[in-house]
Amino acid sequence: GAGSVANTPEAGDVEYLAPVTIGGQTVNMDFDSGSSDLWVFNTQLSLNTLSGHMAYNPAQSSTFQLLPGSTFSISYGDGSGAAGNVGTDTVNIGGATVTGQAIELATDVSTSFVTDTQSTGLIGLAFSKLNTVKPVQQKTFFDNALATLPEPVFTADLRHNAAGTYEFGAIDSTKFSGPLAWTPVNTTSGFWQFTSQAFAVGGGAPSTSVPGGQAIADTGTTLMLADQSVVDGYYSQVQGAVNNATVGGVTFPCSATLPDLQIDVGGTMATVRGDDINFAPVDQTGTTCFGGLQATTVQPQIYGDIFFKSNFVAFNGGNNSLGVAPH
Ligand SMILES: CCOC(=O)c1ccc(CN)cc1
Repeated sequence: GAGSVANTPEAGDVEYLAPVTIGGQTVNMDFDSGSSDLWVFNTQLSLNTLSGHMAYNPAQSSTFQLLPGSTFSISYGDGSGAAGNVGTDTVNIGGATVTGQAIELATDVSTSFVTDTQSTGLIGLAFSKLNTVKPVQQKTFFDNALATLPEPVFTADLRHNAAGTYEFGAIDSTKFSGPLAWTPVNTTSGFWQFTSQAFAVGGGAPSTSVPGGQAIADTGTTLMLADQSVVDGYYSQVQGAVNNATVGGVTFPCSATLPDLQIDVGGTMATVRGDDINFAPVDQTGTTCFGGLQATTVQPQIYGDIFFKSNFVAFNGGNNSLGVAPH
């Protein structure tokens, strides 16, 4: 059946956590449409590493089974990572249930995960070809659930500093306005990748030549990482915007009024609200603010939580497409 859970932004909308029940144990996890491993903090980790975290205890689950000899090792774009061994268990997300789901048990996690005590790990929702388990690659929760879901979809409804929803198996049309604009997804990269070749600023004339012209929908990335041409075009319209090498990106006066960004998603222009591009002050004085739109020099572009705060997104694993609408 379908399943729906509330998600909650961590402080500063850095990431969005939602409850996942594994073998009867409910833990909060980071739903990540930009990766394909489900890994958890668990009782194999040291007490120091576990301090402050919830943890999955396989010994307490009557349905846990070890996958002997299986291991995982994953590293993310921000340099963080995790590694360990693997078993299977029953996973239930708001009622959507998979038996025999690969549960990757971290025995090593990088610092940013240790300090992020509200998160018990990640649930990857990209394509299973990116899963890192060896010797036998494993499937994502969504892949395993597809055949039993009423509709082959999951949806992301992420909000600024407010609860939202992750839903499996249904599209709740009360969560967005107007029709969903659907675009085909190129699954070759293993990401939810689509064409994004144009942008406009504050309703101005669109540019139509973004180099590479590809982007992925990634709920596990905090910001929106776009081609330099988009970043330059956007911040040229923001008084006092500078590339601030010290803090590692574009900053502007917190008093600045930020224009909306219109961005191409498979031929339809989606809007990212200017307010959401004012991400956070860089220090306690609250004078200088850090942009939610930043540059990436690698392809594809990464449309993270900044994009999702203005746009409801439906991920269709039946026909490999993305549906986008303002919310
Ligand atoms: C704040 C701690 O979170 C992470 O380090 C983190 C979360 C998600 C991903 C996957 N994009 C990578 C690192």
